Amino acid sequence: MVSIDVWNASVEFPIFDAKTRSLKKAVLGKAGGKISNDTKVPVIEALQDINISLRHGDRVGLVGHNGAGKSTLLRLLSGIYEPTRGNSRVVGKVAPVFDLGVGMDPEISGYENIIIRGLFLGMTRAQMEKRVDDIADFTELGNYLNMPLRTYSTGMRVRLALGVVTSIDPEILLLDEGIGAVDAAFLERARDRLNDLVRRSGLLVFASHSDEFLMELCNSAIWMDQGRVRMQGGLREVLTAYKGHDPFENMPQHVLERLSAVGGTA
Ligand SMILES: Nc1ncnc2c1ncn2[C@@H]1O[C@H](COP(=O)(O)OP(=O)(O)OP(=O)(O)O)[C@@H](O)[C@H]1O
Repeated sequence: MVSIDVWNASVEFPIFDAKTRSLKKAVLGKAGGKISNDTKVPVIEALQDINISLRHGDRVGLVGHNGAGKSTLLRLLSGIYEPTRGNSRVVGKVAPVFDLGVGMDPEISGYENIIIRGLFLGMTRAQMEKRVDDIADFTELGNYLNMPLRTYSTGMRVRLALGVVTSIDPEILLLDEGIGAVDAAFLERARDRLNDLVRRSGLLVFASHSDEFLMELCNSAIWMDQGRVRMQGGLREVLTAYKGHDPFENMPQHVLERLSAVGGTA
């Protein structure tokens, strides 16, 4: 059974080349984690005393302003960062989807990149070979799949990457906002695949600034504020506290209908 447990974990970044203050007036910072100047070298306290316990079936949205610590938390959960203090334990095969382009090689073909990217996300070569035709259909890239990736436009790369990502079977899926930044029309086509992907995964943690996306994919949320967990609970309740108003209030009717159809929290 998959699980994520984090006990009193902190992640800090010492900054060795920080410049001394040159602004005429001290600017009150709202975005970003706390910067501690107690030591000789300034330290960015990206995560402070995080306690989280997630289990199979949890679909958690991470919300919070810029620099609140969402991406750092995802990196901690994926094992990219070790906690500077405290502990974390993740049981299950993790697929980190932070940057759609990571793990792609510009010199090899689209087909080859499909396999390589799948391996990077924890699939086997045999599994990817079974799925390659389906992914190829979805991308609509035709003969371009035989060409090196460097000949692709940005949008073509995104199609390929999204095709692969939505074909995998992760136990724990860690998604960062970036995926919401792709071309809207294509995302519309990818929506069903993305929903299926989330349904197949045992546990989802998704950092996003998009209410609509969060409501579609998540059933609970964690509000990060200056590196700390400010609130944890049902998605609607947390979003309402974070935004200061109920995000469903102004949601157009067609969106509400779609959200209830996909089993979102509407
Ligand atoms: N590699 C790094 N080196 C130094 N500081 C970092 C590093 N990565 C993140 N930080 C700092 O950690 C804090 C949290 O950043 P993080 O990227 O986790 O925020 P976020 O909530 O994902 O923000 P956004 O919504 O803008 O993506 C910020 O203060 C940021 O400056």
